[in-house]
Amino acid sequence: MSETTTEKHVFQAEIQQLLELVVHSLYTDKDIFLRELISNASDSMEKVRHLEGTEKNFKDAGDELQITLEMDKEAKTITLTDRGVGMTREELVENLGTIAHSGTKAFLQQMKESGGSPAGLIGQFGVGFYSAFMVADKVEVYSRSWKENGENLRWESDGKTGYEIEEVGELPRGVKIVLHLNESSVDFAEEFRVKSLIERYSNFVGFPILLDGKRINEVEALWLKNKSEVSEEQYKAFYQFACKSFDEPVYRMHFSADAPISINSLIFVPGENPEKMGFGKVDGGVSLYCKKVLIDPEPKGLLPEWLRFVKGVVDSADLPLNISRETMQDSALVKKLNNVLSKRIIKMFEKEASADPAKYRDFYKKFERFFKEGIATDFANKDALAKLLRFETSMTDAGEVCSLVDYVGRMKDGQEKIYFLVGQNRDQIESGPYVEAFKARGLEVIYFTDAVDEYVVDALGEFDGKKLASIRHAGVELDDMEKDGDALSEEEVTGLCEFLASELGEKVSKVSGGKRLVESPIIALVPEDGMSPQIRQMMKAMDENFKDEVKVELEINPRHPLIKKLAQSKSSSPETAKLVAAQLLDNALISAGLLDDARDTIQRMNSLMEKAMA
Ligand SMILES: Nc1ncnc2c1ncn2[C@@H]1O[C@H](COP(=O)(O)OP(=O)(O)OP(=O)(O)O)[C@@H](O)[C@H]1O
Repeated sequence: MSETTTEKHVFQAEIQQLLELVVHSLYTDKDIFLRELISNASDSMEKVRHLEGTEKNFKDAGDELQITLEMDKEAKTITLTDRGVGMTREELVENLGTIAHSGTKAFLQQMKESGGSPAGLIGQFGVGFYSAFMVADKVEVYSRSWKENGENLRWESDGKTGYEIEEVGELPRGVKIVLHLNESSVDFAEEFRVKSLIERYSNFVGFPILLDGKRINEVEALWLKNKSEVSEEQYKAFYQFACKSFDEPVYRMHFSADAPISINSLIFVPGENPEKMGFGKVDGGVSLYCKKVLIDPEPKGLLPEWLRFVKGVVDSADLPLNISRETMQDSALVKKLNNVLSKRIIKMFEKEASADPAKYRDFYKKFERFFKEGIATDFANKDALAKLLRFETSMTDAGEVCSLVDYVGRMKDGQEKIYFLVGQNRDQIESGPYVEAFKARGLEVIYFTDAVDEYVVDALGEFDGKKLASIRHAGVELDDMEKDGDALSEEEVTGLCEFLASELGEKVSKVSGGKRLVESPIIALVPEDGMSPQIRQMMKAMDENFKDEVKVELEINPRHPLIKKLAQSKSSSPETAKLVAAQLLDNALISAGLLDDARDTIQRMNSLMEKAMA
């Protein structure tokens, strides 16, 4: 061994500034130091693997490639050793004393942008090697580079102004870091503490991590493996362990891509919807990794909000390890991930739905609200999501569902719109006067029966270039249809409409004779730009002073016996005719879900019954 000389160095000004912050700021998340040091060790051993393939003289490192951790409670130290490439003297100076590398630069940049108020920033930001000084008041780095004739070196610093480097006795290749824990961090010398940190942040690191001789990271990073190499059992175990789930996933997506961004992902769709089971809004269940190292267990913006029910792992080698949670959401990389992943997941649902429609229907029943939320909030995926909707229609059997794609495929020649009606359930919709005209013409009507459907249809607007049209609203033109049976003459119809319009006055905007009705005498149509009954109910529930003059258009059925009788009795017994006119309007409003106050209706019914029995 050559004569020991100690070189003293002063940290670059920025590093001093950074260390000052690391040590003195009120950080919340000291825990990350171990993640940072383990990732450095793992990166360094990845380099060894690479050298094995490229350097002729590099001898096979074999089983050596592992990270060991030892704790000494007495001495209050944690020692972390790796068998990576190590660092030469120049590299120690360059890497651990200057600000040449990306992580620290980005950190300082962020700090500037945050207007010099760094409290809180550090906890959210990986500051690489320097995070060691969050928990230690002295750090020693023993290092021997893989390069020929590498020196055996010891780097030491108290994280204040500078560091020293000296030569020491023979070392194995790699780096050994000794953290001398500061007073407030001595509990990190406890085995259980370190073990839980490894399990949380570094469970999937690709090299064995040994804690006092025992391997901690047992779970393989399945998402980086080839699908064909993973068994069903392994997937299940991973889902239950890594996603902390107890049920069976319904669907699974194991997806990798290199362009436009590196992605390795393993996504599971759970069997039950916790929001439906009364657990309130759940947090996102997909964690973000960079090369097996956890970046964020609940990354904001990685997936659209509506996909918060899926669970799993996304790993992108393109992400910087120390991306801050605050900037994450705005990061172009995360946006790209979001874009690619959400499209992929939707495609997966589409594929699964056509492969096994019954299974999808059961799944859909539990999770439909998420898709609907997506349609209303995720503009980019709106159209793709619309294909995932399922509903009953006038042409499906009760309990059977179909999709918009099915609907469009069945549209009649010349049909331009997609007809729908929102109601409470199939029976309620079918017992009303609206569907009959469409059924009679062979036009299919979608039955939307979920309370939020009104908003969904509103947000969707159209599908496949065809407008969605509510059959409760005026403005849906139907062809005339000649029907059997005597009808009132045009003149009689006009007379009756005038009578009704003057009787009902303010309450109606228009009365006309139509050919749409088959069984019912009268129908109330909401004006084309008018509020639907569901929205109106909602507004009323939210605001007790909400006032809305309901003015409907009435369409009468000139073939219906009641209408024909009314046309006669308006002159023969005007008293009764007036009562019947008012009652017809109320009946139409009840069918439309628009009658607010039934007191008059009941009184009138009583009078009519009295008359009927006279
Ligand atoms: N265990 C190690 N073995 C070999 N080199 C190391 C080790 N730890 C750190 N280094 C070197 O020191 C450099 C600085 O490490 P630091 O953790 O501060 O930032 P970084 O890992 O480069 O940042 P980023 O996260 O942006 O990649 C590393 O790039 C690496 O070259």
